[in-house]
Amino acid sequence: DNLKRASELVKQAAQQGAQIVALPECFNSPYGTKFFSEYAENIPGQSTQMLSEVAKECGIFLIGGSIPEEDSGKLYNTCTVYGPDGTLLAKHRKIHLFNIDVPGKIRFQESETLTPGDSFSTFDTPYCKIGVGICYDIRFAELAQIYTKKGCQLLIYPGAFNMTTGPAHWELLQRARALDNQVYVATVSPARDEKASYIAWGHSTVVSPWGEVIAKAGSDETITSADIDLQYLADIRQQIPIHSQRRHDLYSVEEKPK
Ligand SMILES: NC(=O)CCC(=O)C(=O)O
Repeated sequence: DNLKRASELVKQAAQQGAQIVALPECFNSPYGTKFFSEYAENIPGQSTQMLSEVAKECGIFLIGGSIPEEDSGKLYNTCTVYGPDGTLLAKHRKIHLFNIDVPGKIRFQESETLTPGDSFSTFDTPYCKIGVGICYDIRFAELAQIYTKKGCQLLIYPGAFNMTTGPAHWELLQRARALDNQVYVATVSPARDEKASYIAWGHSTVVSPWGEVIAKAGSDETITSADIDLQYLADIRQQIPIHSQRRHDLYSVEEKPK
């Protein structure tokens, strides 16, 4: 049912003119450690096959949210990205697992069942280079900095914040990553389901390099879109030239060879 729904919405977004489309975190599964093994798939598998086919049919870049992935007896929270010809361009396994404990509010330990990924995920499009993270990955400023250093101008985070951290941090983190790096940031959340064991905050958002929210969904299922204006990004970088003003003699954020 989810696959059918997701594929129909991707097609609608493409019909509305979208050239880059993204789905939410865990779009084929309820979000919860007790569900991941039941819903996990190999890649390629049923869900990712659908993503590849719909990307090709619509001739779009498709960031396939994420799915619980099974590989060699381990489970990952994985985002696959497909190009307009349906080929796999990137596979991002969530690097930072969502392990938090806010007393009386929320305790969640992804590491009870998931293994973290250990690689960066970027891909090229005719428009710009794009970096991918999954949800909790957005809290780590270093990842966004490394993607920006690699030349990404748009960062996309499928994510499912919750009713505690969502109102407090969801938009703030996106604006912070966008402003710090002078990039566009887009997040894609599942709609809110009050009956779910984990209630997602919703509010998929797009933030400009100036730090403004330029598109924001509510908590219900919808398609949200925005134009990514690379001239605007270049203008901001020229006007406030933090990229050339960094004190590389005093500090650095670097990718480590694996
Ligand atoms: N799915 C997630 O990683 C949730 C992250 C989250 O809610 C947070 O506060 O961080």
